Amino acid sequence: MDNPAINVNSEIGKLKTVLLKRPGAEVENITPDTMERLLFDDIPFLKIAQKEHDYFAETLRKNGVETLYIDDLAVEALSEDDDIKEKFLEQYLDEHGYGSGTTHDVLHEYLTDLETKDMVEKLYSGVRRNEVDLDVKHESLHDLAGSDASDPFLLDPLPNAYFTRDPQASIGSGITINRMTFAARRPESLFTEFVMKYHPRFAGKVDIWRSRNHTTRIEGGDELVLNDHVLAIGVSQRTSSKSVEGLAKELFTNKDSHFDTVVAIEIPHNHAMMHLDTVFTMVNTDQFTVFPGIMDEAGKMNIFVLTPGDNGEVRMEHHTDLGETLKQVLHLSELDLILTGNGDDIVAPREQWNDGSNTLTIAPGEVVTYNRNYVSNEMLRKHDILVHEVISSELSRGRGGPRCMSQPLWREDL
Ligand SMILES: NC(=O)NCCC[C@H](N)C(=O)O
Repeated sequence: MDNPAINVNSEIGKLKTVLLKRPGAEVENITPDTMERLLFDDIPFLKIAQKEHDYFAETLRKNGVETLYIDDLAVEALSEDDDIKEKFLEQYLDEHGYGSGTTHDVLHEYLTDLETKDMVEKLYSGVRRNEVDLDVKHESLHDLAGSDASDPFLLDPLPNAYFTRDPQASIGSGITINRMTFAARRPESLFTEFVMKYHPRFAGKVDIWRSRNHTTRIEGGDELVLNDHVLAIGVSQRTSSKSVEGLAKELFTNKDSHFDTVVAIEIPHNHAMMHLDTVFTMVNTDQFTVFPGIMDEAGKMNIFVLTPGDNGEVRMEHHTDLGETLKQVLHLSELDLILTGNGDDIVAPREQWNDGSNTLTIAPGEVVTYNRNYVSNEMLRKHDILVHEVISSELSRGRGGPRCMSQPLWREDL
């Protein structure tokens, strides 16, 4: 691709541009009844969460990173043309089961009457049943019941949107726009799709390795770019082996891709470690953070190294040792695996729960982490990593850290 808008050939090259979402009213639309479905374990105090997020964004800017906000980009993309806004809204409603009928008409009218900025904000924060006038003639049972008449929301809030890592993933000069696992997050990647397709900064300047029109699931927290040839992808609660294989095939055969190795790493399928980046991140050319709980007692795990085979097929090799596999695919003689919470039986799971392994690397050997994970941070420093700590009481309640909250769009090549 000539003149690409995205350039991410590693996890560690100097970060130049990143995509964020400041937590908004959507976070205040979580209730104890909806918490689990909305993938939260608690309800963050929004005002403090916003302060913390602003501090995070400021830390990045102070270190020379351009911060873009997905909701601003979406407003700009949808404002390019009335037809684009209309197409987006129709698709958004259709994906929520309101393809036609009274509820569709009422929501459509309510949302199109808003300024584009307000409409985008409203879609993130959710639309309550009692906000719109549904007291009109109903045409079908679905109109009457909606998705569930006891649900106060016609359109659910998107409180996970501040974890911009997951709806898409930058890889080389392109991106995967992800079909996400749970309904609570699926609409998030529709914003990405429209930004990539219609925003002048991105339109025609991004390779789409995989669109969101799939039945198999994948999320960006599982997609790590180890170097300009090698990816690590988690096989996890959120990313299926089929998606990994499909993406590997695409990257191995697409002429614009220079990736020829995918390391598929199987991790436990649970909420504490829903993505690979909650248990494993790259912090330097030969240094990684790792949560020991992903390995069995003998230190082994299930790893498959995928490389191009014959006739567009994928060759697969089974490995069980993470360190040895990384050395082999990255051509390293030594490797430094830094254990979350120093590998302690209590500290490691506690700090992993609060994303102690979820470092955002902003340059080789330089990371942003949550201040609450002080044991893991100390370990990083002992291993000569420069650590910028950010405040983290409320943001961490969403079960994601600095890597989860950021989608790099440009990194300097190494
Ligand atoms: N990459 C990440 O690990 N993102 C964290 C996502 C947390 C969010 N509450 C979720 O369950 O999807």
